Amino acid sequence: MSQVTSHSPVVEPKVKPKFEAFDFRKYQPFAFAPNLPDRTWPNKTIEKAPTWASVDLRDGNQALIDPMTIEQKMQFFKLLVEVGFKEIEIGFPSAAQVEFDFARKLIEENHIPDDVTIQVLVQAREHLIERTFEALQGVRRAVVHVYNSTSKVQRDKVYAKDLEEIKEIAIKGAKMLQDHAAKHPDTEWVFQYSPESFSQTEPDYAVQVVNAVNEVWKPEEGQQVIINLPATVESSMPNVYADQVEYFCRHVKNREHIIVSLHTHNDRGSAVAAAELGVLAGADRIEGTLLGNGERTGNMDIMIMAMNLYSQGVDPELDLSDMSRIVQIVSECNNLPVHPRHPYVGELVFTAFSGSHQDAIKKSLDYNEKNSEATQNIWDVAYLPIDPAHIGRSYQDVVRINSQSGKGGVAYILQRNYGFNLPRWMQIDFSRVVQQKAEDVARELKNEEILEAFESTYLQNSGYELLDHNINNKGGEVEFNGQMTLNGETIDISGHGNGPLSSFIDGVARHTGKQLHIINYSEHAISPEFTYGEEDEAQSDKTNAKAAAYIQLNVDGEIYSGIGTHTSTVSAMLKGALSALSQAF
Ligand SMILES: CC(=O)SCCNC(=O)CCNC(=O)[C@H](O)C(C)(C)COP(=O)(O)OP(=O)(O)OC[C@H]1O[C@@H](n2cnc3c(N)ncnc32)[C@H](O)[C@@H]1OP(=O)(O)O
Ligand SMILES: CC(C)C(=O)C(=O)O
Repeated sequence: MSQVTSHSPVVEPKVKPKFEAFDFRKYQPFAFAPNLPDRTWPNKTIEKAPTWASVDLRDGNQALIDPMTIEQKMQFFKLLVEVGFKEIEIGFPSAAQVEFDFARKLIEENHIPDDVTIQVLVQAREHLIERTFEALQGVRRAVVHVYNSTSKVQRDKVYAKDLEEIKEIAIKGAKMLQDHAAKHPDTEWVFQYSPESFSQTEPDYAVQVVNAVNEVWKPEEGQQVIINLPATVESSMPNVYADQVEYFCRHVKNREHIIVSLHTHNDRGSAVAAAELGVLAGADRIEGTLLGNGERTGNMDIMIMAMNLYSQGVDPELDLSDMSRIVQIVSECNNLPVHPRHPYVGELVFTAFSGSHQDAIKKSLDYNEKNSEATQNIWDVAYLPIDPAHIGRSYQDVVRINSQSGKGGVAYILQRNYGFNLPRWMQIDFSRVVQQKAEDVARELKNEEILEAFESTYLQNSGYELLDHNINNKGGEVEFNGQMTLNGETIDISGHGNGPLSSFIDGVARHTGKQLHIINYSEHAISPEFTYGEEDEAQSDKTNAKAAAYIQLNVDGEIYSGIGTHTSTVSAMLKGALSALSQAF
């Protein structure tokens, strides 16, 4: 009889539940953590991608309401190959005809690239193993993955077998694989064993069972062996799982001759974390699915783990650059939607609505653009863990505007989409307009609505037009003479100043008797890539870039801001002044 460390700390809770109906006393603390005070994994980092094995077509498929058809499996298989998987669990051939037929199709129609190995799962039962090898006839190389559950709950309640009897199931399964493989010597066979529910198994017992399996397979004599350690139902914190993995790696015999693989589920929401810590703890290989489909809350999501590596400067050795296509195929084959907040891939994960986030994103991006040499184009942007462009996402997604947004976000939209680079004081002015509009409509504002608000506030100065003008510079003193409409009325103005703008403003002040001062002025060329706006005037030259001029005026103690655009900087400036005046008068 095996000697196994007891793991049943029945704890008597001393306190009554706060809410009688929600009685936590029905649960017990996790009981299968090894005693590993000298654990080494916390001091390690992941510097290399593990070997990835996709189980989409098996664990993912077995959890679907409607399992995939052969056509869907084929489409998914091709995607997995394109993405770069070299090990793909294609199904459970003894479970259903479609599973068997899919294996045959892949093999007979030569769909398996030379550098890709297919894997199949089977229970430790003779007739199922026989059928499995039938399905694999003629394959160049394959992983046959056999499993039986070793957990206490399954031993006691499902199998009603003791430790030795459960170990015996594993040993028999190992022998069956060996015997069947021997009948097909032309295939390169890799054997895989999973003590299913490893994480709910006493750690020393799991080691005993695996050692017994390996005594049959003899990896030290050249048989390729993968030992997979499933957290079939995630039931502890990921650090505890990492301890279990490190304990296993330290105690299993012939560690150097076996590949240690992990297969985590997401019942507590930490499948990726468990796999990552498990790699630190010594694992070589990771099983999971794209987008995390799988039993209950799903399998460990390989997209997330791979992108986590990518975002830390480690080559994930998978090509996830065409993310939207991957997501489309996976969600169509699984017939499952993708949550908009799904890490890396969700519709909203690169989008900031809140003002301070938008402001920080805009400033970081502007900084990087101006300092690309110093930053060596290394991605380091507040609130954006990766560059959305690297996975085919556009910068349009990054900032979206609602009532939680601020001036930085609104400025970002105008800059990225329409070429207006608003100075700070103008951002403040316009953000008030946008905030009011967002509150009025009580929803997100589309970019076109923001542009429309921008135009109607600053760029449509009906009734305020410069009809004719003449500017003379006499030794630094500028004289402005012209005719304009002011609130629909045609007036003549003439003024003096040290430039066209100040002389124009002086002329308006003289005519109207108002106190007029220029507070702020800024201008820039609008990049020709932006086709914003109407043609200014008949003579405007399309080849010339337009200028945008921003003006802030104090009119009798009140502040007004205006914008003008034109191919001539002076005309843009004067139009900007008219825009501010149109709000003042
Ligand atoms: C954690 C995982 O995801 S493991 C993979 C799970 N995936 C699947 O189960 C999908 C494919 N499986 C199937 O379609 C079916 O289970 C089949 C077709 C393979 C077998 O079906 P059935 O023969 O009707 O068996 P069923 O699954 O109902 O019952 C399981 C029997 O196998 C035994 N068994 C289950 N798993 C194993 C195993 N890994 N090794 C040995 N015996 C096992 C059970 O104890 C039970 O025995 P009993 O008949 O003496 O009570
Ligand atoms: C068979 C094993 C690997 C499994 O799917 C699980 O334990 O979740």
